[in-house]
Amino acid sequence: MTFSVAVSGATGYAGGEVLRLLAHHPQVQIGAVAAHSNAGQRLGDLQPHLHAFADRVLVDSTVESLAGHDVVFLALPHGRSGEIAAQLPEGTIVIDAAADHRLESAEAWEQFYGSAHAGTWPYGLPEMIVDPHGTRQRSRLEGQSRIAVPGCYPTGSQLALAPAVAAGAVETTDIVIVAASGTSGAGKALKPHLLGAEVMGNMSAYGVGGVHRHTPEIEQGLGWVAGGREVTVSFTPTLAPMPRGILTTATAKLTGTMAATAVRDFYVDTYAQEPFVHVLPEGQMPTTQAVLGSNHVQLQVVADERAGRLIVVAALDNLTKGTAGGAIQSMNIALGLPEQTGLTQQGVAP
Ligand SMILES: NC(=O)C1=CN([C@@H]2O[C@H](COP(=O)(O)OP(=O)(O)OC[C@H]3O[C@@H](n4cnc5c(N)ncnc54)[C@H](OP(=O)(O)O)[C@@H]3O)[C@@H](O)[C@H]2O)C=CC1
Ligand SMILES: CC(=O)N[C@@H](CCC(=O)OP(=O)(O)O)C(=O)O
Repeated sequence: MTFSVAVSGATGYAGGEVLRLLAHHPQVQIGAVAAHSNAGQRLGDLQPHLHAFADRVLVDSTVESLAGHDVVFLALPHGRSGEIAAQLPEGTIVIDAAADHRLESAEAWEQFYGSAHAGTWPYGLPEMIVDPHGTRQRSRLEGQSRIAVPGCYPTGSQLALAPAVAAGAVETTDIVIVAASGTSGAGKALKPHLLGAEVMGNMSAYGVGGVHRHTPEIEQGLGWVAGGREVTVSFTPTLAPMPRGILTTATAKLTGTMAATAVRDFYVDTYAQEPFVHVLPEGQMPTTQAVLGSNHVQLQVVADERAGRLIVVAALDNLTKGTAGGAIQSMNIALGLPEQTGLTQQGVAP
């Protein structure tokens, strides 16, 4: 069976990555390829790497151009995504890469995004443990027609910490996350701090002081696992001079209820059957290069017994597992297809 798919935001980084991956999906046929200011242009002029769709002419992202497909991917700015999604038919599977439908708390949404909350959809992170009993999120995505793709930082952060929180191995009010992202995480829109001269040979922190909008998203997900315990996360993003990739270093105070080796073993068991999440052999560290262009997440789990902290390092590609790959994985689950369909590629190195 073949499903018709529309991609809205096709000229952007996230939408372009959705198209790159879907070109290899055996059960998908690409229908509308939609954008906004570039409507009427040839896709190949804006996304020269997408040879399979080079001669497609971009249409505007409207309800009319997107409705009528089995699946619609929205890779649009926050807000616009929610507006369009609200008008799409209920029977259409809508996979939203923007943040509009990720948060359950309207108050947190308004505080961090400064607009009205569009609502909450099932959260598209299939491998994540989502309660203290070890339930995975994938069971909540089957048959769904609306899915909110996680933010790129929350993907790595939650996969890095949910097992430790579920196991009661760490203090949930003493969690510190520092993550370095490639610049594509910020999208294509022109921003002065992303000019070549500002980015090349430079690293900088931003969103410092608990103000980055991914903080409530990470706290929400870890809250599901914490079973009523309060969760507080200090999250600091940094910008790295590379186009893609996120390296997350998450640390939390060990409760001491589990031996350090048992915590690591718990991670190995948790992700043993997961095709896209890999706890590396001891001593091997995740790198962004190893996951470039793939849907994989690499993890390493180490206890710093001197400082009494668990350290989990995670590497992923922000555009693949951090957005488009995760989105397609969720679509596969929603459609009842094998989860890895179209996503089996290896990373690109060097
Ligand atoms: N980049 C990343 O790593 C990640 C991105 N996301 C989310 O995915 C979404 C897209 O991000 P990204 O691809 O980086 O952004 P880009 O700026 O690269 O692309 C934005 C896309 O949205 C279209 N667009 C802009 N304004 C409108 C509008 N008013 N109506 C309809 N379409 C519009 C643009 O079309 P045109 O070119 O024609 O103007 C373009 O196709 C965002 O919500 C982002 O937060 C989520 C996780 C990670
Ligand atoms: C490097 C960079 O700027 N990254 C983006 C996060 C990208 C992402 O995950 O997007 P959402 O907005 O969909 O959550 C940022 O920090 O704003």
